[in-house]
Amino acid sequence: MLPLRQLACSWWSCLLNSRTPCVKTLVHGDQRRLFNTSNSRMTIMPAWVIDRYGSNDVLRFTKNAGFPIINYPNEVIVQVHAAGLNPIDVSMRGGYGAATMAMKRDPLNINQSGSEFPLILGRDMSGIIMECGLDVAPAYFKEGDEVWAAIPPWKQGSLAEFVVLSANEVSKKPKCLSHIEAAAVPYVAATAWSALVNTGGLNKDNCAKKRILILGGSGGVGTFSIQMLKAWGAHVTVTCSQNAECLVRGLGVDHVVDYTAGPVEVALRALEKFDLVLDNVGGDTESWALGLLKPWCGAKYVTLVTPFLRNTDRLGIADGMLQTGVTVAYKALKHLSKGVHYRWGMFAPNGPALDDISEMVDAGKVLFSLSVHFLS
Ligand SMILES: NC(=O)C1=CN([C@@H]2O[C@H](COP(=O)(O)OP(=O)(O)OC[C@H]3O[C@@H](n4cnc5c(N)ncnc54)[C@H](OP(=O)(O)O)[C@@H]3O)[C@@H](O)[C@H]2O)C=CC1
Repeated sequence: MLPLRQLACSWWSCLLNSRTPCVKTLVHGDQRRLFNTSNSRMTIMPAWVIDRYGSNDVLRFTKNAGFPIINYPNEVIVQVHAAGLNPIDVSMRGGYGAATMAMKRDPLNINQSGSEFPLILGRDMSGIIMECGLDVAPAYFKEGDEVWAAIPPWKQGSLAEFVVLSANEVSKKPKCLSHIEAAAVPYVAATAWSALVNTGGLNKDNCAKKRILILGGSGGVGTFSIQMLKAWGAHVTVTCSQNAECLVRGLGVDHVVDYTAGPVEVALRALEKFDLVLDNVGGDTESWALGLLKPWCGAKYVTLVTPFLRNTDRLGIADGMLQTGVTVAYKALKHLSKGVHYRWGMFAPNGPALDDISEMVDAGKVLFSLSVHFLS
């Protein structure tokens, strides 16, 4: 059971024929009749937006958010049926990552600061494709397909009636999940995939008998990672609080260490060494976790808790990236000299990875439970 700590919410039905559009040239045949092509009418939709960074009181519901537009022929517009929230949404509401996201949205810095507002949060989405750009082959996606996606944090999010995404960020939703269930998964799944597969070099063919340690195994990323690794045949050890032991054991974990019971590093040092450590906790873990790896065997420490976005927020893009580069290079070299690899893991949008995950879900290899909160 996967207690993905996200909020899933259902959305209102759409009234497409009240929208307008410069999308006329990019929509396929019949789709054109769904859109009002008169430029004299505003293109609006309901959404939760923020107009400045701050606490919860900056959230504002509006029926007049800008309707998303297909700007590139490989994009699709999706009608959101359910959206999920992650800890990063709460951080972004307070301005976390604003400098880097601004650069991703506007690399040439043409717009003034603050041009990201009104900003729509929400990284997880499950919904139905309403419109495809001209380069989106019907073999991949067509109108009416049920899809899920993790929305990159530099794009407008899913707390809205519609969202525009690149087709390679979108994937067909698992058939066995409802939209609400599906909206709890993509961001943590894509993050786990990025950390374990892209950064950690693991895959379904090389995991058998590998010893993996997950620090912070009971959260969203941790519980998804456990199930992926167990499906691929790895031996998985996790740290979590005693309360969560039952949960992670139910997901198939081989060994559990309760971090509330005493110095966790002492208990972990008594175990056989690991091929990979995934760190979802951060803090002082770096000072001891790399010592748990098998030296000179290509073993890797991958941490998801990095100072990258905080550096750019604090120092600006140029100095922040320089500081980040120096920090990661120094740590990588320092640990390489001891025979282990030090890496930073980052969320990356990845439709093809979600395709594989969708298959695992439909095959019953990944299970879910979630609490659902409806927003009126
Ligand atoms: N770099 C990137 O792109 C991304 C980074 N992240 C980061 O990854 C981390 C995990 O994210 P996510 O799974 O969504 O977060 P969650 O809040 O869902 O889970 C965090 C878990 O950590 C556990 N925990 C807290 N302290 C400790 C500790 N000292 N030792 C062991 N476990 C501990 C808690 O478990 P318990 O209840 O058992 O105490 C909790 O379940 C976060 O730090 C997040 O910021 C996430 C996404 C993308």
